[in-house]
Amino acid sequence: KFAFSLTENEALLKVKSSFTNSEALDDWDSRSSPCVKRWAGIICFGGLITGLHLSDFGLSGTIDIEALQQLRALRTLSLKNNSFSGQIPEFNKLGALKLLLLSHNKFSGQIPNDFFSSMASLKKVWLSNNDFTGNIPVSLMSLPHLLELHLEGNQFSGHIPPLKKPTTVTSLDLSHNKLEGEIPDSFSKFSNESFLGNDRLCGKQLDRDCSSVVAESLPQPVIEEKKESANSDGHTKLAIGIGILVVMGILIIAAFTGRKKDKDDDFSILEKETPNEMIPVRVRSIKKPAEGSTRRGLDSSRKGSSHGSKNGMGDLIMINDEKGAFGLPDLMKAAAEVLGNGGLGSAYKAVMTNGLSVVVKRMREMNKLGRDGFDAEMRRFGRIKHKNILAPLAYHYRKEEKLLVSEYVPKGSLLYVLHGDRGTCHADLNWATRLKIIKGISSALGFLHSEYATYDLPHGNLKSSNVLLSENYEPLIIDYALDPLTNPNHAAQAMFAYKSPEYIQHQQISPKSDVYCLGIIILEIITGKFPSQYLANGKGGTDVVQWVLQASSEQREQDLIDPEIANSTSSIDQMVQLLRIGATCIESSPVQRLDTREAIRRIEQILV
Ligand SMILES: Nc1ncnc2c1ncn2[C@@H]1O[C@H](COP(=O)(O)OP(=O)(O)OP(=O)(O)O)[C@@H](O)[C@H]1O
Repeated sequence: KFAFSLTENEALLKVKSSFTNSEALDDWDSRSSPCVKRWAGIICFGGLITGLHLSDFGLSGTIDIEALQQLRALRTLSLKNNSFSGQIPEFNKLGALKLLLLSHNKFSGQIPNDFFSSMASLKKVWLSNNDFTGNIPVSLMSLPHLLELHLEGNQFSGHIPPLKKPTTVTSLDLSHNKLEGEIPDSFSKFSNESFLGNDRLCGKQLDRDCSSVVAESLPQPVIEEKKESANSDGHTKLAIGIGILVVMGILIIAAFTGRKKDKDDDFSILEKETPNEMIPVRVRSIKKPAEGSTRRGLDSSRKGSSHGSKNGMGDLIMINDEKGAFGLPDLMKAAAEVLGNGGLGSAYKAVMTNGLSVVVKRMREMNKLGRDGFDAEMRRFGRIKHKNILAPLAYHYRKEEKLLVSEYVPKGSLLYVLHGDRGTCHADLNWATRLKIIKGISSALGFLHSEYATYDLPHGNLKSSNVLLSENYEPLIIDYALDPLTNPNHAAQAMFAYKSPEYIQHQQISPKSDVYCLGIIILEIITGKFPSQYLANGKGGTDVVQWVLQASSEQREQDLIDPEIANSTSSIDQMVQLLRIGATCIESSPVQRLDTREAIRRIEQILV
């Protein structure tokens, strides 16, 4: 028995060493036993390891399947919300698994058709929100005991294979893929929600007649018709509809090719050295993509550059045309590049032929308001005029697809400049610039708090990746006032204000939750540390809240100041004052926390 458990320890340590970011597994060590010491993420039953539940651990790297095979009693495996990438590992060698959860990673590529044939015990399979492509494996749909199947938010394409009949599946989500054709009969008990966001899927659940979808999927003749009779309203609408399909398709392809490129050069896992930790931060490199590399014209074959009609079916609607008007055809001809995949959606940079660079954000789960409500919120964005707020230029609305288009800001985000780049931009972040950035952010927040005074969360997602920096380091805040548009469960997962102590403890939010987010940014800027609060599981980075509270109670805030600005010795007192303001913004009780107006007043009093 001793020998057996020793082997299981070793196996787990081998699994751990196959991960590249395993700080969250620090308590896995050879001197203790996983079941007795209750190693993080290990589920035991009768002294045997039955489950590995490693959700939200910030893990990446490979997964040593051979070592996992040593865990004879292993039945449940969850790797949700990590950063694993590449082809699906050979989980099918773990034939006794009942539960396999891989959602919210970056797995990609096709899954072989017979992959699940050796996994007949599987009851729950969640592969959602990865980048899987190709057909849904036939062997997955024919699993004999399957109860839950979640594949949403991937790029699965082709026809849906039939489910085994009678089906045991009670929870199914195939939405937001690239599936096409008729939904097979065996899915008749599932409602439209299981299938939304697959533009070429048809059948009664979607109220979409299959014969019309076949016709729509033939773009060439329709484009010809459009040229011949551009005045025909019906044809124009149809062509626009197809244009949207093409753009969406290309954006999806761009997302896929771009993410492949991620691993090479668009993103890096920043490993910022602090005394005893490695911080996983996804940052965008400023590097320009090589000509003719994975950049692709969104559509070189289409002619014409008219921007969308204001009421055009599904076209772009301009909110602000100070930078010139454009429409989907212009985006279709643009060179596109993936910037990232945040909680609220994925972001792409597109350079249009007139030289204007924009960022297109495909928003996720934004159906809380219907069309009219959505339009009204967008019109409000159009009225925002503040030098530290970047208002979107245009949007596209369909039930299954929402795009927000904004001007591209070349310097990128505060997150990137502060933690990701040790080059010139970082060196520019001296004390005066940091103070200017904090003042700009707080002024923008004050503006939003009066403009959206009736909203619980006038911003809702204030964090350093949502603060862009202009050429002269004026902050420009983005991704604000989206809470009323976003499906509540998703908002709670994706927006930073929901990480505030009052939401975590009492599920309460208020404008003071934005003040908490402001406090975190102030501490981040003055300490130069990446806040662990930004990470899903809080593992990695620096717990700036604890660090500052501790130092404040001992009156040694000076120790917290980023050494890179501490050389401005004549301003140390001001830096400490600002840290104290930050500390009052992160008070765990909203009652004790400063309100927005008072926070701004105090920040404004700090002089360089
Ligand atoms: N208009 C823009 N100009 C330049 N960079 C931008 C622009 N909008 C977003 N970005 C950058 O693109 C990257 C991806 O943005 P995205 O919004 O998807 O990620 P996020 O901020 O991490 O997540 P989210 O805001 O959804 O919670 C971020 O680094 C962000 O700073």
